[in-house]
Parts: sequence; C-alpha cells; structure tokens
Amino acid sequence: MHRKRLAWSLGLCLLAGASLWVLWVSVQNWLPVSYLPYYLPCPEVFNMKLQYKGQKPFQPVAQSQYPQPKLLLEHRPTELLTLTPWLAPIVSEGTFDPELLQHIYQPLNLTIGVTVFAMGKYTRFVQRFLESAEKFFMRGYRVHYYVFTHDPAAIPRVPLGPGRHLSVIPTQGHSHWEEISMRRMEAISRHIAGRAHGEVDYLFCLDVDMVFRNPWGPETLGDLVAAIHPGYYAVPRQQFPYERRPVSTAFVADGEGDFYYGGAVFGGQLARLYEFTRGCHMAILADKANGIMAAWQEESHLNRRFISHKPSKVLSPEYLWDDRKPQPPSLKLIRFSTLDKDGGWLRN
Ligand SMILES: CC(=O)N[C@H]1[C@@H](OP(=O)(O)OP(=O)(O)OC[C@H]2O[C@@H](n3ccc(=O)[nH]c3=O)[C@H](O)[C@@H]2O)O[C@H](CO)[C@H](O)[C@@H]1O
Ligand SMILES: [Mn+2]
Repeated sequence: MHRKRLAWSLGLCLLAGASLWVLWVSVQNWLPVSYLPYYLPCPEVFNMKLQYKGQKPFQPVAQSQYPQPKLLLEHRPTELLTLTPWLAPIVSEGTFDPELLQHIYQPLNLTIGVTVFAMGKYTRFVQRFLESAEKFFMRGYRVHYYVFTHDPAAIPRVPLGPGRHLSVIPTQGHSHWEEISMRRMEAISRHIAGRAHGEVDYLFCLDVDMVFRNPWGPETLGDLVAAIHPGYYAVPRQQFPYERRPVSTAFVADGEGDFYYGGAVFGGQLARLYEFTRGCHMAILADKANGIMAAWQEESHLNRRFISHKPSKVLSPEYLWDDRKPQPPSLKLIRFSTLDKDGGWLRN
C-alpha cells in the first residue's frame, strides 16, 4: 500500500516536471527575441575586450528633462559658455593659459594618436591635412598619425618633425561613402584594442577633408572629448539634425540633447574611446540588422551616445569650423576647418 502511494507521488512529480518544461519551451519560442542576433556581420567584436585594468569610470545618465545649454551667452552673444551643466569645460580661446598647460603636460611625455581615413578620392586630402597638422597640431609633443586607406601607395611622404610618426593602415574599401564614413567606428575600435592602446595615451579621430589653421594643443586632452558642430551652435535643440525615427538606435526625442556634435572631431583617453566607438558600432550594427541607416550615419550615433555618455570636455567650433561660413565675432580663432570641397564629384 505504502509503495503504491510512493510510486503514484513519483509519477505525479515527473508529470508535473515534464509539463513545466514543455510550458517553458513554448513560452521561450513565443516571446519576441530582443537581443542582437548572432548572425550579424562580425560576431567576434562582441567578444573583444580591451586588456585594460583601470577602474570603471563613473557615468551619470540623465533621465530627466532639463533646459538646453546655450553656447552663446544670452546677454553677451559674442561670448561663449565655458562650462556645461554637467561641469565639463568648453574649450575656446581665452579660457586657458597655453603656457601653464605646456608646463603641466610637457613633462608627462605623452603620445597623441590621430586616426584619419582616406578612402577613394579622399586620398587627395592627406597631404594638406598632414602638412597643416605638422605646423599646428600638438607642436612639441609625440604624435602618431594612423592613416587608414585602401591604397597605401597613394599616401604622400610628408616630412615629419622629431617624435612624430605615421603608420599607414591598409583598410578594406566600400562602394558607398555612407558606409565608409560609418565603418570608421568599427575600424577605430578594433584599432584601439589591437594596437593603439599600447602606443598612444590619447587619440583624436578626425575627418581628412580638413585643414589646421591655428594651434591645437594639450587644452584639448580629456577622457572623452566632443566638438560642437559649426552648423548648429546657435539653434534650438529641436532643430538639431538628430535621427528622429524611433526605430533607429540613434533616435533622439524632441526634448533631449545638449549640443549637436560633429562626427569630424572626437577623441579621448584610449579605454574611454574604445567603449565609445564600440558602443557606436554596436548601435550601427543593430540598425543594419533592422535595415535602417541613421540620418547622418555615424554622426547620428555619436550624438545619441554623447547624450547618455557625456563628454568630459567639449571643444568649441574653433576646433571644428567650416570654411564656407564667415567667421562669427564669438569665435576668436579658427583652428581646424573643413575645406570647401566638391562633394558630388568626391562621393561618386
Ligand atoms: C564636419 C562634420 O562633422 N562632418 C561629418 C559629416 O559630413 P562630411 O561632409 O564632412 O563627410 P565626409 O565626406 O568628409 O566623410 C567623412 C570622412 O570619411 C572619410 N571618407 C568618406 C568618404 C569617402 O569616399 N572616403 C573617405 O575617406 C574621410 O575621412 C572623410 O573626411 O557627416 C559625416 C557622416 O555623414 C561624418 O560624420 C563627418 O564627420
Ligand atoms: Mn568631412
């Protein structure tokens, strides 16, 4: 009698277990998949970790709505804001003492890296970019230029000052300029993990169709550095050309955003920049899996990310200007500027 009851209970337990398992499997099949699918083009990036044993940086994420910070001061529009609401300095002429910074940074023996992409017809910009950088970019510091190109033979041999190096990084070309521009996030993050983190202390990622016109020094160094886009420093955030379609991972709502940053200039300390470029690349991949390209390609993703991962230093449009615009009285100097290029011819 006793055994019979035991057998019954065991049987019931087994039955209950089996039905729970069946229920679990069917619920799993029925739930929508919300993570990144494994079949994305370069799955190994998901496993890449930077060999860096630093502390995880504190990263405040603003959830609340707050007023837009204005670069031009309301009652003195020829003067620029010097501090963001999250206490990051906004760098412009007059906000720093170059001599003092020189005394502080020179003994640190830093090496500053620069990534610059010259794909297709954009190889024609390299000479002017490098010559002007040799004149104005981080004068007196060790500098390592990394020129990414599909055509190493097209990179001119520009004479470099002492302590300054150039490496040509052979890179796969793409047929569309949007793809070339966007793929920079992937290439930079891979390059940091694979090489640059062992060679340089800070890295700047710059457009090649630009020229240095005035000194760019250690005042620009920081953990995570963004530059305000020359086209949008005086407009309300609702007019920023953010990606506005919620299906994109670069989506920004109307009431969000601080400054509109340019994709042509960003930089920082290597571990932070690695997380940053990798994050942008992941978001680009997620969009790709959903068949969508953000309004301004990687610039849209960069702007989305800078909202939740605030830059620790912001460069005024002195560091990212556009030659097609007249110099406004609020900018004392133009340090780095876009050349007036024939976009149609270049991109086709
Ligand atoms: C001033 C500024 O913030 N510029 C951004 C803007 O337009 P831009 O008009 O400045 O984009 P662009 O044509 O300069 O392309 C960005 C960069 O990608 C590289 N490249 C591009 C095409 C090509 O065929 N070969 C090549 O090498 C090159 O380094 C170039 O400087 O929007 C782009 C994305 O749409 C990027 O975010 C740029 O950084
Ligand atoms: Mn450009």
